Amino acid sequence: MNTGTNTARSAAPGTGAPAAAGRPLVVAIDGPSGSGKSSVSKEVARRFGLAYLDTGAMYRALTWWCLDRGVDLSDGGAVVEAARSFPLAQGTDPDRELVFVGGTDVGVEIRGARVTEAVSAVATNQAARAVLVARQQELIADSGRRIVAEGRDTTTVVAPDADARILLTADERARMARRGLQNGGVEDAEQLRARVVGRDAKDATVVNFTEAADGVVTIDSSELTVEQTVQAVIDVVVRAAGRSA
Ligand SMILES: Nc1ncnc2c1ncn2[C@@H]1O[C@H](COP(=O)(O)OP(=O)(O)OP(=O)(O)O)[C@@H](O)[C@H]1O
Ligand SMILES: Nc1ccn([C@H]2C[C@H](O)[C@@H](COP(=O)(O)O)O2)c(=O)n1
Repeated sequence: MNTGTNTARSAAPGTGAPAAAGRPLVVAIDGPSGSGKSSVSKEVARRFGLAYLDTGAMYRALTWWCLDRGVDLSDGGAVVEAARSFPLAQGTDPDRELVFVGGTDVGVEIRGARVTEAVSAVATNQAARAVLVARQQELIADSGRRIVAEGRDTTTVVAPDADARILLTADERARMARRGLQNGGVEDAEQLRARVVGRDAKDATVVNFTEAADGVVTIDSSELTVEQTVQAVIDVVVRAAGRSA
C-alpha cells in the first residue's frame, strides 16, 4: 500500500527550473549521513513541483515494525519476511512527511534513537533491500515519474535511469557539525562520530555511497550554504533535463 499525497505543482519562479509540469523528471540523490540529502531534496522537489521519496524512511519504518513485533534483527529470513508483509503507507509530499505502519503514525518514532541504532541491521540485509527497492520503484512509478528520490542507492539501484543523478557529499567535520546542531547540541563528539561516521561504515558494507558511479555528478556541500547546495543541484537537473528532453 502506498499513499500518494503529492499533487502536481508548478515550478517556483526564479529558480532556473524548467517548466516540468506533466513531463516526467526523476532526480536521484545519494550521499552519506548528514550530507544534506533530505533537506536539499525536499527543497528541490518543491521548486520543480515534484514529489519526494525518502528511501531511508522506508528502512526506518521496517526497522520500527521489526522492533515492535519482536522480530530478531539477526534473523535474516525473518527480516525479509517482515519486509514482504509489513503494512506500510508512505507519502511523497515534500511538505508533509507521512509514514504509517499498520495504521500507526511512526513519523516521529522512526527518527528516535531506538530505530536509528538498529536500522543498519535491516539496511545491510540484501534480500530485504531487494524487497524495499521494489516498493520504492513502485512509488516512483505512482508519481508519474515526477519525483526526487534520495538515499544511498537511488542513483545506482533504485533509479539508475533517473534524468539527473547526484552524489551529495560533505566532509566528516561538516556532517558531524550539522548533525550536532540538528540534534540540539546534546551529543559529545564521540556520540556524534558513532551516529554519523559509525552508521555510514556499517551501511557502506552493502552499498557504495562514497564514490560516484558513471554518469553521477558529485556536489561537495562542505563549504556551501543550504541555498547554495539547492542551487547547485538545480543547475545539474536543468542541464540533465535539457539533455533528456
Ligand atoms: N550546505 C548544506 N547543505 C545541506 N544541508 C545543510 C547544509 N548546511 C547545513 N545543513 C544542515 O544539515 C542538516 C542535515 O541535513 P539532512 O538531514 O538533510 O542530511 P541527510 O543527508 O538527509 O542525513 P541522513 O541521511 O542521516 O538522514 C540539516 O539540518 C541541514 O539543514
Ligand atoms: N537507499 C537507502 C536509504 C537508507 N539506507 C540506510 C542508511 C541508514 O542506516 C538508514 C536510514 O537512512 P537515513 O534516514 O538516515 O537516510 O537506512 C540505505 O541503506 N539505503
